[in-house]
Amino acid sequence: MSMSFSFQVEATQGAARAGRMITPHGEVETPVFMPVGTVATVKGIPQDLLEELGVQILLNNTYHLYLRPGVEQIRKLGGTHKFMSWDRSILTDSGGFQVFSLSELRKVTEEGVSFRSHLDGSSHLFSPESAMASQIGIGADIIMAFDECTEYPAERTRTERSMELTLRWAERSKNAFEAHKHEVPWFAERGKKSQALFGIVQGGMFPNLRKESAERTVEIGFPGYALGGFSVGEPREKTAELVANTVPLLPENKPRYLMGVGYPEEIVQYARMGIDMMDCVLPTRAARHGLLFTSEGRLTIKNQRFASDEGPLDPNCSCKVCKRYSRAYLRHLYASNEVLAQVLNTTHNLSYYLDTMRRVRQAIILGENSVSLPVVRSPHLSAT
Ligand SMILES: Nc1cc(N)c2c(=O)[nH][nH]c(=O)c2c1
Repeated sequence: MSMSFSFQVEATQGAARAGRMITPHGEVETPVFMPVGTVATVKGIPQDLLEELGVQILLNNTYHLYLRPGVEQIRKLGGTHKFMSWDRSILTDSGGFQVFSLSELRKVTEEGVSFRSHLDGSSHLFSPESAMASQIGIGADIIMAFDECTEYPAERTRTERSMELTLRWAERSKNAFEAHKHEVPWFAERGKKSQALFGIVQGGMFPNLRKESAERTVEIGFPGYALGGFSVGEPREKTAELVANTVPLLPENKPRYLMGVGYPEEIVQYARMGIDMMDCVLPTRAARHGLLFTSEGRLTIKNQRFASDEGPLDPNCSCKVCKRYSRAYLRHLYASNEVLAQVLNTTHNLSYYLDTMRRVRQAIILGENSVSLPVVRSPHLSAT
């Protein structure tokens, strides 16, 4: 089987790295921000516009696709790349995290997590084995081990039990993946390449548990490592401290993926700490609620002060929204609850995140500090 997945560090700047992943569906320059395409769509943005924005990899949620249209349906249609007509890279999470955030009546046992669908109340069980079968059938390029995202706050004993469960599930995930990885729908047409399975580090808010989880997950051995259990309500300072202490415990030659992060200034901060991949619903979800990220800070477009503002959303942004439409028009669309408001706001926010990450990569490669980047500040200081 030819090389399915590779990662190369191309330049470093302190702890920060510029790198390149190669997946069965193409190359991904890192650090990279991955837009969330929950049900095989980045809400409101068609695939050709995502390509135009420079999206190299996007995320699909296994929980949602498992419930609708179903894994078998996607498999029969050739996998999620063919299904959503996206020929670049895709990453799926394992589904466990969404069970906790979306479904009722869930129960965790050694076997896995039983739950009722938020759509029709039907009963289901997710396990490491079923999560691998689902992600193989869906056919993303990078898939995630089945883990338990420890809730916040959690006592040390509870956190340790949860960490141990995630480690046992990581072993089971890897065994199931190795046994079935050739069943991915595009195996033959992509040169018998298979997916990459990433492990997930847990350990809650306890530095020594984070260290133990990182070391034992690396011992199991994966082509990439995610840091889970963050963006669960913990203070952002705590996140930063734990990420900074955990990253050095992960292999330098493998990608590090921080799940569910973050604000523009945070993706800069974590890329500088040596994180290579991040995903977050924030840019797309905030856009739909009229919260826009600009080089001058955050902006709530429905604010009355924009009603007669003929200027661009962001004078320093080169996206097609900022080049063509005024703040007054964008405010009017949002106030009128027009679909176009969702599309234009999302286009800009995604463009801002992707451009920010491109600038970070450029700064790492060129060694320049002249690249203007969002500064790390309290997320509650906004320019609205
Ligand atoms: N913020 C987070 C987002 C996520 N999709 C996940 C996940 O999929 N698994 N485990 C996690 O800990 C986790 C945290």
